[in-house]
This record gives sequence, C-alpha cells and structure tokens, in this order.
Amino acid sequence: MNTATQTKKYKQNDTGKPKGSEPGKTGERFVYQDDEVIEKPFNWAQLTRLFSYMKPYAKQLLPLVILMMVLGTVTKLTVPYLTSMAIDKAIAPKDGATSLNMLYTITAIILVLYIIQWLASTYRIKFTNIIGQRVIYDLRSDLFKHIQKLSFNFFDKRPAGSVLVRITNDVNSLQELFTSGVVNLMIDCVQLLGIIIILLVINWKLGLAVILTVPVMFVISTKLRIRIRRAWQDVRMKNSRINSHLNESIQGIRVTQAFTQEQENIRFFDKMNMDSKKSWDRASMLNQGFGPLIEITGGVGTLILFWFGAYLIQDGQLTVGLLVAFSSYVGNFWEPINRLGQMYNQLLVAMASSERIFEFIDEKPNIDDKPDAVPMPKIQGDIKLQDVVFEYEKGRQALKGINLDVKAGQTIALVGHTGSGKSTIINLLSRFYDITKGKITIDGLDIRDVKLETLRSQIGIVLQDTFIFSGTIRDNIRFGRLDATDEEIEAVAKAVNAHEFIEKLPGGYDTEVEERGNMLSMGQRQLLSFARALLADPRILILDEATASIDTETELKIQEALKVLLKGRTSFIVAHRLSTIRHADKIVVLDHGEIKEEGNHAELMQQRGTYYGLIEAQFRFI
Ligand SMILES: Nc1ncnc2c1ncn2[C@@H]1O[C@H](COP(=O)(O)OP(=O)(O)OP(=O)(O)O)[C@@H](O)[C@H]1O
Repeated sequence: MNTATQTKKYKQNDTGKPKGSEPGKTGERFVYQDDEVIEKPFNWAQLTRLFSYMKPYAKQLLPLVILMMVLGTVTKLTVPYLTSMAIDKAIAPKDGATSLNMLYTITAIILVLYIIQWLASTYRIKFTNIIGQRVIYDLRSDLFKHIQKLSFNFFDKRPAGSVLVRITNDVNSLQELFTSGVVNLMIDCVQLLGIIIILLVINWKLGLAVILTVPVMFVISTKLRIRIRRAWQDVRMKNSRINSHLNESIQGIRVTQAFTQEQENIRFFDKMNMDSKKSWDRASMLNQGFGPLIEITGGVGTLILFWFGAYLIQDGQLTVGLLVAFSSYVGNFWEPINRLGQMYNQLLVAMASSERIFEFIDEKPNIDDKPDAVPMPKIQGDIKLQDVVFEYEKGRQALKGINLDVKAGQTIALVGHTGSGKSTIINLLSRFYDITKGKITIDGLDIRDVKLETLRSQIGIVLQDTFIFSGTIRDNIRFGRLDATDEEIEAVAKAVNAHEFIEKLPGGYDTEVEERGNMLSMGQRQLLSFARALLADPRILILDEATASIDTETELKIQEALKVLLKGRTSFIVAHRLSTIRHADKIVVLDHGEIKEEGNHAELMQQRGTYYGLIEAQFRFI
C-alpha cells in the first residue's frame, strides 16, 4: 500500500532508483537513511531537554552523588600530598633522622583515605546507576506510549525496523551518558580544577610548565579518539545491518525457499558479512596504531615534569617528595583529560540519538480528540457517508465522493478490484485517517466530534492478516476483552466453531502459539480472530475477509461463525467469498474510488453490470 512513500527514504543511487533496484546490484538494498546519522553538532536546547529527564530523581539522589563525588575527589587528591610528606618528613628528612612513627601514622591515614575513597566511589556508582536506569526507563516508556498513539499515516512513512531501532538502539546509546557520563563529567572537572590549584600551590613554575602542555594533549587525544570511535561505530552499524537482514531473511525464509532464492540470499549476506569484517579490520588497525600513540602523548608531559623537576630540585626550589607527589598528580591529570575527550564524543552521539527520539516524541498523532469532543453514546449502528473524499497523499484521491446510507444491523459487503478503495473505507470508519472532504456520521454524530477511544472501543476489526501474538490461545482470544473469564472465552470459541480445533491442540486453550501463529492454519487463525472479535462484542464490526482458499469444511465453519458474529450488529465486510456476498443486505461495488453499483445480490445480478461480471469471472475461474 505504501511502497511509494517508503522507497523515497531509502538510499538513492545516481540514477535516482533505490540502490540495488537494478538486477544484480543488490549491494545496498534496504538501507533506511536517517538511522545512519551517528553524531550531531552540539545543541544546548536539546541537551537541556534530555537532562530534564533527570529532574524527578535529581532532588533526592543528586545531592548524595555530589557528596560522594567530593568525598572521593578530596581523598584521592590528598594521598599524593601525604606521600610527599612521608618521603620528605619521615623517610628522608633534611636532618637525616628517619621517623618510623610518622611513617606508620601517614600510612594508616592513607589506608583510611583509600577505604573512604572506595566507599565513596561504590555508593556514587550505585546512586548514578539508579538515576541512569530510571531515566532510561522513563524515556523508553514515554517513547513507547507515544508510538502507541501515533496515527496510521506515521507508520505508512516508516519501515517498522526504523521505529524499532529508536526504542532499542537510540535509547540504549543514551544509557552510558546517564549512568556514568554526566557524573564522570562533573568528577573530572572538579578533579582537574583541584589538581591545577594544587600543582600551582606546590610549585607554580613546574605547575605552569605541565599545564601548558594540556591543550596540545587534549586536542591530540580527542582527534585520535574520534577516528577510532568512528571506526568502531562503523563496525556497529554494519553489524546492525546484518542483524536486520537476518531478521528479514528468517521471517521470509518460506518465500526464499519457495522462489529458490537461497543462493542470492547467501550472496547478499556474504557481501554484508564481508563489509562488516573489513570495517572491523580497519577499526582494530586504528586501535592498534593510535592507542599507543595516545599513551605516548601522555608520556611527553611526564618527561617535561622530570626534566624540569630535576632542575628545580638541584636548584633547591623543590623536594624529592614533592616531585613524586607532582608526578602522581600529573598522572591523575591525564586521566580526566582523556575522559573529557571521550565525554565530548559521547555527547555528540547522544545528540544524534536524542534528536531521533525527540523527533518521534514530538510527532503529534494527526488523529486526535477535538477539545470539545463528546463521548460516543452506545452505538445503534446507523452509518452515513456523505460526499466522502479522501487522499492519502495530496492530489491523489483514493475515494472520490462516496455516499452510503447504512441502517443499524445491516451487513454491507464491499467489493471491487484491487486498489478500488475498499480498505480505505474501512480505515475511515474507525477514523484511522481523517477524511479530506465530506462527512461520516454514526447515529447522526460526526465521528470527528466524538472521543476517539469511545468510538474505537465500540468498533471491532478483523483484518485479513489476522495478527496472532505470541502467548497462549486463551491470551489471544482474551485480547478482545482483557477482563473476560475463561468460561466466556470458551463460550465465544464454541460460538464461532473454534472450540473443536483448540481442544485438539496439545495444550488446549493453554497451547503456546509461536509468534504470528505460524503453527496454526489460515482458517484456524481466522476462527481465532472471530472469537476475539465476538468477545469484544462491538456494535460495529469490520471484517477484511481473508482471500486464502480453504477447504470446504473450514469454509462452512467460517460461514457459520460469521453468522454468529454478524448477528445484531452493523457490519462492513470486504468480501471475497461468494457465500458471504450473497447474504449481505447491501453490496457496494467500488471502482477507482467511486461507487459503481449498489444493491443486494439478486438486484445486482439482474442489472448485469460490474458485479455480475465479477461473479461470472469467479465462476469461470472455479
Ligand atoms: N497508506 C497508503 N498511502 C498511500 N496510498 C495508499 C495507502 N493505502 C492505500 N493507498 C492507495 O489508495 C487506493 C485504494 O487502496 P485500498 O487499499 O483502499 O484498496 P482496496 O480496494 O482495499 O484493495 P485490495 O483489495 O488490494 O486490498 C490505492 O490506489 C492505493 O494505492
């Protein structure tokens, strides 16, 4: 139905066709472009919005995190200074008299400080994890709740995979930022500031010499890291492409084997696999080459320290103990600088992910309640379509002025060639789309003036592609009405002739059906969906009848089930089976979005028009 809009989003080659659309060139088929953007420039407004998710937890937990962070940093930065005291005052004092007592005391203090540091860090990690996990939970659930409400036309424009990626990959990629990134950023800033002050206080000349190398180190380390990280991201992207292809291949394995396309599939997979291997090789080469280089850049700072430090000791401006402390501080110096570089990268990635997440969250369902919408009273079932025009895309009318008058309790069969507008009418009745022009009323009320939920909850839909969820047979029927009792479930199953086959299943009603009900036949799936619809007991029933050819016995069962299902409610059936059409109160023949003929079976047969032709064709086919 919507391939036209979808392909636009796929990668285009020079000819303007989606890549891989030419025979033999399947290299890059099905690449949904917007998910490839890995990082985005900094955007404060977006970052603020992202961090607003921390707000509910910040009040209770953030002060604790900050306390632990300050405690950890202060203890960490005190240790080198105590070490210098141990060297200069206890081990090798100027007067030459070693003081073991002092050494023991300092060692004991250092030990206590280490314990405090360990405790502070353990609790800090614990608290930040709690914040991070809650934020991710909220974000994921906000996104899911919102997506549930979005209208059909939103899903028309996007492949399901792309929606999936946002809820899984994009949210996950923010996880690290919230669990460790933000707090590490604060720790690193505090630590850096502390070290700079200490270095300048101990010896400002040496301090300045070391600090001056910082910007150089920062730039080198950040740039190199960006290249390495991008290479790894490329690996991840290629792998996720493999995953989505695998998903598609496994789901489509029956079609693949039926069309003997296994070799083509293997060839396509091989190419993806090779791509992934190559990008892994490249990333690991960069890692090996640049990793040590980053270490070396840190070493340069240490060299300056010892070279200049030794000179200052000779000159009497520095003690050995202070040089040792200095070197320890400098060691602690590179660590946060390196991490800040990483953090910056992480933020750019978070920008891209959060932009995609917010794009979804900001998407307004274009079918929504009017501010003054009223609840739909219990539906009697009189339905009127008045000059209904509808366009999925501007300028392309799928329905061109439909007028239809349906009385409560009638069964209306919609027939017509493929693409004539049958499903479109069905979609409009439940307000999955809003009409472009005209009016649809139920019991005299315009469906745009009533609360959507109160409308849809009274309309039952059985789609052609009967969707069976993973779970038990019972769960699947219960989907029609969640508070139904087991007895009610059995009763509806019996009413639609499904009870018999369910009983024969290994676990009866508790049999687990695999995803999408693969273990059930088409007819069984349809009976199950009838039971589900009957349980919901809707006032209006919409049925997109399956075209699958089924054996006469099942056909008979389905017909009997239909009689039960249709009784006492207004029903619309996109009909394919002759038996269903024959019993309908009104048959509406559609042609290119217009009503061509209208009447019951006998009337239309007499007219000898399109309907007559369709029936004749079916008989000829049989
Ligand atoms: N989501 C969509 N976006 C854009 N155009 C659509 C969409 N769904 C249907 N159309 C177009 O609207 C027209 C009517 O389609 P509709 O699905 O109502 O036909 P149908 O009679 O139900 O066909 P079928 O018997 O094959 O299911 C077609 O031209 C189709 O291409």
